[in-house]
This record gives sequence, structure tokens and C-alpha cells, in this order.
Amino acid sequence: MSDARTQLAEQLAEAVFQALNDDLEHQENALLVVSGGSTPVPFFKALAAKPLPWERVEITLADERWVDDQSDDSNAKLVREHLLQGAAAAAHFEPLTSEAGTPEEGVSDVSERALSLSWPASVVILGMGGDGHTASLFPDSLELGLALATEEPLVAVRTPSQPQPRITFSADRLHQARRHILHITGDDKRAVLAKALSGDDMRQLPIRAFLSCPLAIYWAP
Ligand SMILES: O=C1O[C@H](COP(=O)(O)O)[C@@H](O)[C@H](O)[C@H]1O
Repeated sequence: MSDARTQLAEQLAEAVFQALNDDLEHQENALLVVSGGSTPVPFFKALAAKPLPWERVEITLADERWVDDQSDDSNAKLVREHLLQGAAAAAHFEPLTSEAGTPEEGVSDVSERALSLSWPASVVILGMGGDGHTASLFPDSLELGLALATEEPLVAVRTPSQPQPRITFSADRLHQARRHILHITGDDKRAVLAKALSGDDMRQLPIRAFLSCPLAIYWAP
């Protein structure tokens, strides 16, 4: 891990710590929506070390692969192993999977649980892939149009470029937050973001659905 990425993770953890603390001054619980993938691991570790009243913090994911929660592909496993550690284990974590065999069968149960969280979220932290996807809003998702337009909280998605079916919060639900942050690293993602900023077709680069939020960008080489 480069020094710049470690520093970025620390700065992001401090900003999220401040945001949750600020909101917890005037509400009982505060919701943090995090992304999976490889980028957030140092941020998760840095945030877990912060002195928050963790039992009042709710955490969920922007999206999930429909896999067993012990699978290395599970974003929930990533959160459990790197964020819900030490004092942060007291946070209420709401995963996005269920016992159902497919996301289409499970989406209504997961939605019911997700709707019981403290919306609007204090912070939604988005990641971005090299194809401009964010959460599981992929350019080639068969349900991309639905996920961009629906007022339902969650959508089951099938994506030809991805090995597993997934579930994702809809763009509408991810918009329901006090603060939006994009956490990305590397020159390739900087170039994708620059391309996204120079156009407006969300189906080509779904991250564009969040470029008018406003969106705080945390980037390091
Ligand atoms: O598939 C996913 O990828 C993106 C980006 O992941 P990264 O490994 O390039 O950081 C992530 O934001 C999303 O939550 C995840 O499901």
C-alpha cells in the first residue's frame, strides 16, 4: 500500500468519523453506507479505530454479490473482517443477502430490512470500477435502466460481464444521504472519472448518476 493511499484512507476515515459524530449529536442512530471491492480495506481499518459510539452506528453496503457470506467474493465478509473489529464490532451491520437462492427471490426481504435503517444516510461512500460502474450499477447490467429510475430501494441485477448475480441499492436510494463520497485510487480511475465528468450518459458510465450530488472525491495515485 502506497503512503498516499494510506494517507487518503486516514483522511477519509477522519471525515466519516466527524460526519457520524455530528449527526449523532441530534439523532439516536446514524447510517453509513459503504462499498465493497479492494479499495476500501485501509479505510475500513482506519475507521474501525475511531472512538465512535459504535452501538448507535448502522452500517450497510451499497451493493453485494449474491454469494455465501463466507465467500471471498462477499462484500459483507470484507466489512466483517476489516471494519467490524474491536469497538466497531458493536455497530449494527445490515447485510444485503438472505437465505433465498437468488437475488430476485430475496430482494423483498432484504428491502424490508434495509428500509428499517436510519435513512437518510449520514454518508454514502461509493467506489467505482474501470468501466464506470458504481455500487452494482454496471453499464451492461440488464436492469441498469430500472436501477437508475426506480424508487424501490434495492434491485436484483444480472450482468453479463460479472460472474455472480448481484443486488444493489437503486440510484434513488443511494441519493438519500446527507453526504456523498467517491473513494478511488490510481491513474486509470482518475481517467475514467475525467471521462465521466465530460459527458452525461449514465448508461455509458453509471457513476454519472452521482456527479451532481454534490460528491466529495477522495483520490490518490
Ligand atoms: O464490484 C465492485 O466493485 C466496485 C469497485 O471495486 P474496486 O475493487 O475497484 O475498489 C465497488 O465499489 C463495488 O461495491 C463492488 O461490489
